[in-house]
Amino acid sequence: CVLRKIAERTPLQRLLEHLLRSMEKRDPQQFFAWPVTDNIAPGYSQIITNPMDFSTIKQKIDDGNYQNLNEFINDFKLMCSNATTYNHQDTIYYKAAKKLLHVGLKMVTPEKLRQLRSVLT
Ligand SMILES: COc1ccc(OC)c(-c2cc(C(C)=O)n3cccnc23)c1
Repeated sequence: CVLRKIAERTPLQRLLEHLLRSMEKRDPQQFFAWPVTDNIAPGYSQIITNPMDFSTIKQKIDDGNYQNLNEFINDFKLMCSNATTYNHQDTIYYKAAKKLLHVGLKMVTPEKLRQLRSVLT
């Protein structure tokens, strides 16, 4: 029989999956869960050249695409800045992105990472 190769997780993948789950919890309306389409956001693909969303980040974690925490954080920041670029300040999406960025970056302070390291390793 063919031995099923279980998806072994590297320590980095385990850290990134934990952070992703925590960040997704702060997006209950799931505005950042999936790629933004031109249908729901007219002209989006013309304005935003590097789209990013949580599902794409998840796929990149699973594919072992992130070499380190900073590459993951950069995609998180890109996702939030796309929303503050496309949406006007007085929209729920702009405000949600500002809050999400703030909360997400607080999760990756040196102190938070130290606490996590003891839990995850
Ligand atoms: C109203 O319900 C949804 C559902 C999913 C969305 O994006 C995945 C969005 C959404 C998410 C965004 C963002 C993130 O810019 N957006 C911008 C304009 C119009 N809609 C959106 C809204």
